[in-house]
Amino acid sequence: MDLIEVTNLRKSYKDHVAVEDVSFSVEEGEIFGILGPNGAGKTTTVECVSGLRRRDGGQISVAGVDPGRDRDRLRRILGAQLQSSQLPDRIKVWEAMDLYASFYPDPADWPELLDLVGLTAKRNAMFAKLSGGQRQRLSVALALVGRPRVAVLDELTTGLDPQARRDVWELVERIRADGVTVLLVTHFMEEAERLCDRVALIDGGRVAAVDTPAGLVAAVDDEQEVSFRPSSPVDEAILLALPEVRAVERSGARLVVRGSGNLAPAVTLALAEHQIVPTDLRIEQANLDDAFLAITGKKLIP
Ligand SMILES: Nc1ncnc2c1ncn2[C@@H]1O[C@H](COP(=O)(O)OP(=O)(O)OP(=O)(O)O)[C@@H](O)[C@H]1O
Repeated sequence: MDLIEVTNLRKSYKDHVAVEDVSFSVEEGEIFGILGPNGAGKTTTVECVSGLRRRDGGQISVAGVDPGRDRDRLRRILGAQLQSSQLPDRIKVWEAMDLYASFYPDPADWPELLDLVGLTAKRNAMFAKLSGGQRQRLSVALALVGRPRVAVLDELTTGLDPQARRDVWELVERIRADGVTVLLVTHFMEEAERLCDRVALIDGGRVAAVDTPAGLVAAVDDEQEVSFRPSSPVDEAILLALPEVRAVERSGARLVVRGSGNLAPAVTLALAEHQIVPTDLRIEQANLDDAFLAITGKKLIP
């Protein structure tokens, strides 16, 4: 069932068109990503979905509610963690949770939420004293305090170090495991690949493509490259006989095999049949960055 439906969304700021024509739908239980470069219109789109901006045209439905018409009902369905959300420096973690909980008739048990985001030990800390990752995790907890069916998370991991980023990714997966549908804005292809069931690629205020991360990549280019150092000499003919293999080249002590489909398993299996071990095996295949470039002609991060 589609929980969110966006159809021909349009939004301008004075004479600047930020969102020209955006349509997508999100199924209940999905992590749906909106991926695109800076200025593509991602934030404007989710702010319209979250009822924080008035659209100029098109339709939006979140569980049957129009965010432009009925913000009170929307608040009970959708929780938003948005780029701009800032708290006063001196507010304590527990005070922020308690305050947000007071906005809802039937809030979540906020100490439990603090536990979920790993901030129980920081409950008495002031907002200003939290690290970037802790602030992000707090903002996610605040978005969940109203027990929403949909969580909107915008540029959640921008500015975080790799470990903090992975912690936040795990948190998003836990939220989904609890049954919350997640609409996630990002300009990191790695984040979209790791987390999202489906992704809308947005460029210049328009949707360039919607598919699973694997589907987007496969539609662009199935070319893969496997390279390794063989434990003993390889007769190239045994590799060239595989339907997955297109070419075999030597590069010093390494063999470079190009092809498509299940290339890596096919190559390693054929080598094993000849008692050859591929050491220092490297696999390169197209990713969402390549897909974005092929579809829009632009790089995701210039
Ligand atoms: N409040 C505003 N007033 C005027 N122009 C705006 C406003 N907010 C955004 N814009 C412009 O609208 C376009 C789309 O912005 P938006 O923030 O939606 O993009 P984005 O894809 O989320 O980018 P980013 O990742 O940089 O936030 C940009 O050109 C931006 O400069």
